[in-house]
Amino acid sequence: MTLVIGLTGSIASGKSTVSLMFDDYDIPVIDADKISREVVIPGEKAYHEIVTEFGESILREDGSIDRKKLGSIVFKEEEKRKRLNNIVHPAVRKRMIERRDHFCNQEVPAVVMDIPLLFESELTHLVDKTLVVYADENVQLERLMKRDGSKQEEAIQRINAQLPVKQKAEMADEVIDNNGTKHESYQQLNAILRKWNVIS
Ligand SMILES: CC(C)(COP(=O)(O)OP(=O)(O)OC[C@H]1O[C@@H](n2cnc3c(N)ncnc32)[C@H](O)[C@@H]1O)[C@@H](O)C(=O)NCCC(=O)NCCS
Ligand SMILES: Nc1ncnc2c1ncn2[C@@H]1O[C@H](COP(=O)(O)OP(=O)(O)OP(=O)(O)O)[C@@H](O)[C@H]1O
Repeated sequence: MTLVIGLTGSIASGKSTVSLMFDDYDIPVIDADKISREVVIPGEKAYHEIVTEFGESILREDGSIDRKKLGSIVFKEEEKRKRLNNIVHPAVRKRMIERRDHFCNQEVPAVVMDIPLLFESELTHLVDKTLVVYADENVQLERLMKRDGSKQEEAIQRINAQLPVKQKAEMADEVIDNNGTKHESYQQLNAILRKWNVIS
């Protein structure tokens, strides 16, 4: 039986950092952010729907979606974000389920579904266990601004577009406290995988 792990957190709490660690255990990771890029390339159904909804001003010269521009619209206004979610999420969900089932059919010991909005979109039924990567809000904000070179106001808008990570941690089966070093987070992951009998 394959254990399906739902990995989540809040923006810049450290999901991608932790998801890379699964590589050491040969545990495959299905990344919702990556898939959300695949489903909006020119020619895809969601691409056309986004252009119809938000207009051609969100396109780059080569016709692809300018993610920075679209992000600056949807993170400012909840209503617009909901409209984008309604276009993108069904396509992302479908591909994620297909990939999960592919790995389950191969009977790998575990597979990770890395889904930033696992709780907000009520997707916990897709996984067996939930794992939240937690960082205090000030740490999250600092790392987000440093990583994206964004201003404080913009970074706060993005953080506020999701449930507070503290709340997510309370709902999780297990939590990795990522306020410390990456090595400390790695050790916590190792202990959790042992507890879940994914590794011995
Ligand atoms: C708004 C978009 C164009 C911004 O693109 P950009 O390349 O700047 O960011 P990226 O996609 O890498 O997302 C970075 C992080 O932002 C957060 N985030 C992204 N979309 C959302 C959303 N709709 N609501 C809340 N948080 C979000 C997530 O924590 C994600 O990890 C893009 O995020 C998007 O298309 N979002 C809608 C699809 C979505 O919900 N994706 C997230 C999981 S499926
Ligand atoms: N324990 C840590 N110590 C120092 N820096 C860290 C640590 N964990 C993550 N970071 C850094 O913080 C930033 C955010 O981490 P990461 O990209 O993994 O977050 P995320 O949750 O995947 O974000 P997003 O929701 O945007 O995909 C990155 O620049 C990363 O290198």
